[in-house]
Amino acid sequence: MTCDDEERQERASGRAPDETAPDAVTCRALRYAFGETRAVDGVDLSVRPGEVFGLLGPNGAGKTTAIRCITTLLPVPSGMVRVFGHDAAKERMAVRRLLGYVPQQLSADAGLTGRENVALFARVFDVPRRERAARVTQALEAVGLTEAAGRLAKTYSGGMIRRLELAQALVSAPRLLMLDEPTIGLDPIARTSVWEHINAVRAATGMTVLVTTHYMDEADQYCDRLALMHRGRIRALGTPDELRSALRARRRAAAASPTAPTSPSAAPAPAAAASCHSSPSPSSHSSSSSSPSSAPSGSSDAVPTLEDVFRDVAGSGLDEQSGDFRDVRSTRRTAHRVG
Ligand SMILES: Nc1ncnc2c1ncn2[C@@H]1O[C@H](COP(=O)(O)OP(=O)(O)OP(=O)(O)O)[C@@H](O)[C@H]1O
Repeated sequence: MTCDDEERQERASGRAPDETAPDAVTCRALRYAFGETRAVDGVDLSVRPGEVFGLLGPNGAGKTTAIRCITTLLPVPSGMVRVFGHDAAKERMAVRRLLGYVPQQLSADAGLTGRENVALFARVFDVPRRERAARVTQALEAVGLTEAAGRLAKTYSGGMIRRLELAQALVSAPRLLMLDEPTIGLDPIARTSVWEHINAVRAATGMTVLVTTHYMDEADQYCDRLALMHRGRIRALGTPDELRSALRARRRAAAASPTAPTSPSAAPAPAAAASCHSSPSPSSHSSSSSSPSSAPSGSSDAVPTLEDVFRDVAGSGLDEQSGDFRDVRSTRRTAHRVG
């Protein structure tokens, strides 16, 4: 079946998104395996409209595979994925029309100018011909590349290339922007710049952002809610503050009970994850990671970092299982090309 056939079938079936309260993204029991490797192993996830949602995890955790299922680039062999109420397995075209996607691998063409790159995406994403020029200009402006728009992309810095890819994804005015490691390989100033542009567009348009990252500090600073992923599963979910508070409470309980495990990483991951599944409110976190604490790190009174939370919920398998050679090589290749 061609995409056009599928689109016609979707229209004919009269399926409409749930108007009452569709989440931007819903995953239920999502599974995806590459042969014996269970890359995504039963993921439940809801991303609310308008929030910046971070999917965190080490190399090989399953973040990219989950993202690809949501974008419809991979099928949904088991479980359910919905984007604004549309079923990603059955309504691929409807889902794609709502999405902007910046993959981890670079997608800009070095031999084209910035403007040509964005114009190409405008054509690919079927932006109406009469609107194209204006939308390309707007997208370039939104990421601060107006002046550099006439230069070949191969003359751009790593940060400019990432912003160009952001413009490519924004030109179709997506309701959901999906970014896979958008700042990998960038220096701190370029990282901040990419995030500032994402936030500015989000504030202006109300779009939802789903981002994967390894960087805990970025997740803490820029994401409303986070899901910590490890070995294909979501191990904890909440606002950064909620995740920290839950760990602090677990540490206090452990300190108060002589039989409880004393080391956070010795705590059983499923129990820890369950206690992190609270009911967060978007945009409610404040950056308490920088809160002063006189207690020593790891004591029940210290304010935990997100990394502490991750180590707690992932358990002792984090270090030895944080990605095989293939995963690390792919990440390094991206970082090298951007940097
Ligand atoms: N095309 C593929 N063929 C075989 N195995 C794959 C393929 N893509 C991913 N995998 C495996 O699936 C698992 C999850 O990989 P995935 O790329 O989704 O993780 P990730 O969290 O996005 O990692 P990274 O941060 O390195 O991008 C890993 O064990 C990986 O080796």
